[in-house]
Amino acid sequence: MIQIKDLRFYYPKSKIILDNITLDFVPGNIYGLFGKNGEGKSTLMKIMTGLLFPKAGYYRVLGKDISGRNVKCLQEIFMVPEDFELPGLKISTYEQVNSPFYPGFSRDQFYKLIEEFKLSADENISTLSFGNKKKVLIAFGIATNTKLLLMDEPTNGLDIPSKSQFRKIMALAVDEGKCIIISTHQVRDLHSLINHIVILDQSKVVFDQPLSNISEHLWFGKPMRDERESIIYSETSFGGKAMLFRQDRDETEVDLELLFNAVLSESNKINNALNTFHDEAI
Ligand SMILES: Nc1ncnc2c1ncn2[C@@H]1O[C@H](COP(=O)(O)OP(=O)(O)OP(=O)(O)O)[C@@H](O)[C@H]1O
Repeated sequence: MIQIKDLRFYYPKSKIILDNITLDFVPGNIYGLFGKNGEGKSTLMKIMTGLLFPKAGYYRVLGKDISGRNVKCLQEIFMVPEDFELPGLKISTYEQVNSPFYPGFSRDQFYKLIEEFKLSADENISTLSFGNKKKVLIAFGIATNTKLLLMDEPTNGLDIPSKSQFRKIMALAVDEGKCIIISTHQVRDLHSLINHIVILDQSKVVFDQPLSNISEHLWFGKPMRDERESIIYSETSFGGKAMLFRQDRDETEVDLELLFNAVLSESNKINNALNTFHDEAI
């Protein structure tokens, strides 16, 4: 659905933001795009939606060069940005004005989501809090049913019940024909939602793995004394969390926070371990 090869990007007079980026985003998946502040996640999303153009490299979105602003292609892409302005319209008017741009838009789905988020179609968007405005945009984005849905910090501003509601809604939104990419620092909010992890660090992709490969081969928890040899990475804070080769143990839930910290400090070690397992499996 999105193929990126050797992509490079920098802003005018800036250092290189993205370098040598090679990624393949496939339909039927929810990707988690992670990285420290300023690593270029939003920039990469803007490139994928055709809002910015790379300086070098090959990239295709839905098989097309998106810099051509092809309408058929743009109507299959929706992005919920981190910061946004919405017009001072009633929610229903906003839907009527914007939905015609998206052929797959479902009014039923939109109003169901608005109801689920405890909003009313008659409310004026300008009077809503930031979190509630974000819910309008999330509901609209899901209801567009575009093949590609990008979300930059979607849970930022959502209250605690809305975050778990968001997870449920997103899990229902994905199907074999759609690709969803979510960038966030709130990794816990994506718990049990994403099935592929991409991590950017120092302008590069340092990690790109399906969750199934991670949970199959790595174990997350507190190790026993005799397991020290299997530890790939550990953190002494919060009771000593560690990541181990899984071997004969039962599967554990992937600790995204621990994995993220581990990749930033030991990316080669972790990638080598996972790739060795992956290659052996093939
Ligand atoms: N319009 C711009 N002009 C120049 N530099 C920019 C512009 N927008 C972003 N940058 C710089 O590009 C780099 C990447 O920014 P970007 O917003 O893509 O990072 P991010 O990973 O999304 O960060 P965060 O996690 O803080 O949201 C940063 O160093 C930022 O200062």
